[in-house]
Amino acid sequence: MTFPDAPQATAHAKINLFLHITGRRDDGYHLLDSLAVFAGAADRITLEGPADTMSLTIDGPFGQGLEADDQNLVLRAARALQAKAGTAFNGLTESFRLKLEKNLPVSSGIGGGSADAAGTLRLLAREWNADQATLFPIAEKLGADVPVCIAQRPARMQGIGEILAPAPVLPDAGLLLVNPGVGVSTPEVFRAFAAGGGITERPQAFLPTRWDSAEAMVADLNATTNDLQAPALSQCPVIGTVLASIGSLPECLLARMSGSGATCFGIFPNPDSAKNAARILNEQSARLNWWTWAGGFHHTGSST
Ligand SMILES: C[C@](O)(CO)[C@H](O)COP(=O)(O)OP(=O)(O)OC[C@H]1O[C@@H](n2ccc(N)nc2=O)[C@H](O)[C@@H]1O
Ligand SMILES: Nc1ncnc2c1ncn2[C@@H]1O[C@H](COP(=O)(O)OP(=O)(O)OP(=O)(O)O)[C@@H](O)[C@H]1O
Repeated sequence: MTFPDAPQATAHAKINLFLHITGRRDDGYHLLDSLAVFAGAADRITLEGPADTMSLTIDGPFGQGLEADDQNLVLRAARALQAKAGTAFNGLTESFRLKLEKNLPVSSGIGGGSADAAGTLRLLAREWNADQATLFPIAEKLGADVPVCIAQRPARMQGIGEILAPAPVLPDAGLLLVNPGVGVSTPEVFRAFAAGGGITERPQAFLPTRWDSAEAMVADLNATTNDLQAPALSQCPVIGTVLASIGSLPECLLARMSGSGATCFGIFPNPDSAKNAARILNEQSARLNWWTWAGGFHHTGSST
């Protein structure tokens, strides 16, 4: 039972519309150039309490595959901010019962865990009157995708994910997400990328200040790739089936994998055409039990 006025945060799925690997640091992390956008599909985090200690319970359609243990990114984020808050803010750092409604597939290339960590940081920063700027150093330590998930707005990600620059203003395009129900290990995909020949030298992708239509956006995206798509596909061949299924749907303008996979996305002229495509795909793949979501972007404008 969640109290109606309990503080809540929605943690939206992060989609990489393109993902170029541009280098590799001595610590093994890869340097990226990527356009990160957010979908309406989201997890939800709720604070209840105060309580004696931080605790976590998980429900929702993808909750059963996830442990509510010390490694969970929700608890790791809460404890990291509490440790900082204990010294930096006014010392007011009461603990809470954290509740996670897990609606996003796990290890699926859409930054679900990263979004949950960022949502937890936003919630507790509000409770403890911490400035959002103090969240970024903590976010970077929690994971490469966590910084971009703090604002959950379109951003051009560089560095290992901590350098955020303004993205083009997005059109009112339709987005279809499809996950085949297979978890993919992000480190494994990066290793397969390095083993498969690694970095392709190329000029930096051109991005305008705005796209006025889905067609104009896809015309620019066609000059980009997701460099992790081929390595992920070699480890998880069903990704190829998902991409072909999306690409064959009416009005699909682009089919591509997000992040390190296995979730793939389709771009459509508008949200209604994406929802129509989802209905057709759900009928076609009913026996495969794929997860799908269709709608529009969560935000079309940057915050950076
Ligand atoms: C693929 C992306 O999702 C694109 O947004 C991110 O780069 C991955 O972000 P993430 O899942 O938060 O990644 P982390 O949990 O920080 O790192 C998992 C592992 O992925 C590899 N990794 C991750 C990010 C990065 N820029 N280079 C890497 O090589 C490293 O082996 C790392 O140990
Ligand atoms: N609250 C959480 N939700 C999802 N995964 C979590 C969570 N806490 C810890 N994890 C772990 O984090 C890893 C996945 O993190 P996340 O969901 O951010 O990556 P992803 O879905 O592979 O996205 P990407 O490939 O874009 O980084 C899994 O190994 C999972 O066990």
